Amino acid sequence: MGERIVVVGAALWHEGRLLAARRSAPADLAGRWELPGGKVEPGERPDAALVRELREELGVDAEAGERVPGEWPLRAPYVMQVWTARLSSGSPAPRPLEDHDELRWLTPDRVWDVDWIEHDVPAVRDTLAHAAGRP
Ligand SMILES: Nc1nc2c([nH]c(=O)n2[C@H]2C[C@H](O)[C@@H](COP(=O)(O)OP(=O)(O)OP(=O)(O)O)O2)c(=O)[nH]1
Repeated sequence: MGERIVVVGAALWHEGRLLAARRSAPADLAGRWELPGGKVEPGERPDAALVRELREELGVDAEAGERVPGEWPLRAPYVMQVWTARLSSGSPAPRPLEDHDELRWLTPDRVWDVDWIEHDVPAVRDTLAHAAGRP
């Protein structure tokens, strides 16, 4: 087995909406939508990486919830895991500070309005199904 690097994606929910972020780089992903997040660093817990990435990319204070079961291949050597997250009370609203040029809160019925990165489509589908099964 070669190297395998986990990318954590946030299913950041707020008032029944899921946050989608439009990438501004690299060129082949620019303009496409993703779950905000990033690479887990060596020795870092994935849920801690998620909170760190959301602070860096969006300027928010967030709490990781539970992992959405599954794992989705990205371009090798990356694989994506998704965790639910929510804004801590008193958190600033998310802003596209780095990597993104637009953010959108999507109700579940509008989730497919944005042009997700291909690799994200199964992850987003499973994330919605997971959320639908929650109270
Ligand atoms: N964060 C994130 N990355 C994704 C998604 N889908 C997808 O193919 N990717 C790819 C893009 C990148 O090649 C890689 C993650 O890179 P990143 O740029 O978000 O991670 P990072 O902030 O830790 O990166 P870096 O700038 O520190 O190198 O995974 C997704 O939904 N979220």
